Amino acid sequence: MHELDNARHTRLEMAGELEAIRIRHPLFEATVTLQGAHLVQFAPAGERNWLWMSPQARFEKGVAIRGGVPVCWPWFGAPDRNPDPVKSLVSTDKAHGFARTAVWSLDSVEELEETVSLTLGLDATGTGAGYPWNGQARASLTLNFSPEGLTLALTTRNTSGEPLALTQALHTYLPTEQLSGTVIRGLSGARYLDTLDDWKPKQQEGAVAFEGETDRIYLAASDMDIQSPGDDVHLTSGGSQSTVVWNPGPLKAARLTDFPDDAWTGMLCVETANAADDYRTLQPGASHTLSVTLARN
Ligand SMILES: O=P(O)(O)OC[C@H]1O[C@@H](O)[C@H](O)[C@@H](O)[C@@H]1O
Repeated sequence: MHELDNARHTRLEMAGELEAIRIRHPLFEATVTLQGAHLVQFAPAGERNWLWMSPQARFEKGVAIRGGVPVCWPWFGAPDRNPDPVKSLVSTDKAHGFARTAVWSLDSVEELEETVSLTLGLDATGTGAGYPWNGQARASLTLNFSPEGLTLALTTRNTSGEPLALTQALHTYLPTEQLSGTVIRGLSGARYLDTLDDWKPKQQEGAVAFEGETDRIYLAASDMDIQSPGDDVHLTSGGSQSTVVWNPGPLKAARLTDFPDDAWTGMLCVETANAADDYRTLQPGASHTLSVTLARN
């Protein structure tokens, strides 16, 4: 029996070239593409999408979708900026791993009165599977939706006989009506690597505000409030001690794929991560779960 046979609110539909799981629950809607296990939309009834999506995002085979929540796995960022045990498994210079353009399987759908949960899986068994990576692991992403918000939980199980080193992120794009009036509260006092200033370690004083291009790896992952005019989102992470805060600013925006030149003033990324010193090593058979929950304050 197929996972969707008994579903009342959940269907498989096409989004451009991609198969997508579309949930139309009376209390909320959500859309997840099988390519990338990529959440592109979540909206409680009567609300707009909680996630920022680029108007130029492409739903094409093999192309990373600009917006939503890309799953960066089994490495985060540029391979040569990763800790040695992670870098040594990677045989490409592409950033953010291969999971965001790989086709995941739909493993389960559970519909309850007020919630819908999906689990998608990706078996990555190294060079044999055609991935530019010499590890062996299984990724499993559970997405839980309710009228109050959503939780994404990404579990990695080391299916090899060797220890496995991993960096990763749930790369959440959020909309804002006005970036200059947006702050992130909860990171005051945290150390961060400023990738735009030669990766120098710095310390956050007060709330994080945006004045242009920002690209930082905070070595902390507290509960956060992302406050912008007319909006206040609460973000809770699990299994994480690092958070990436990113906005491309005007110059990088002009270079970015599938991103309008002026769109940087209307979005920000707060990425729940295991990055830099927060990389994880899994012993054979061991698992680790990275999770993020978004809720309205
Ligand atoms: O263009 P990509 O591969 O989706 O990456 C977007 C951004 O992702 C962020 O996580 C990085 O910190 C940035 O440096 C990067 O530009």
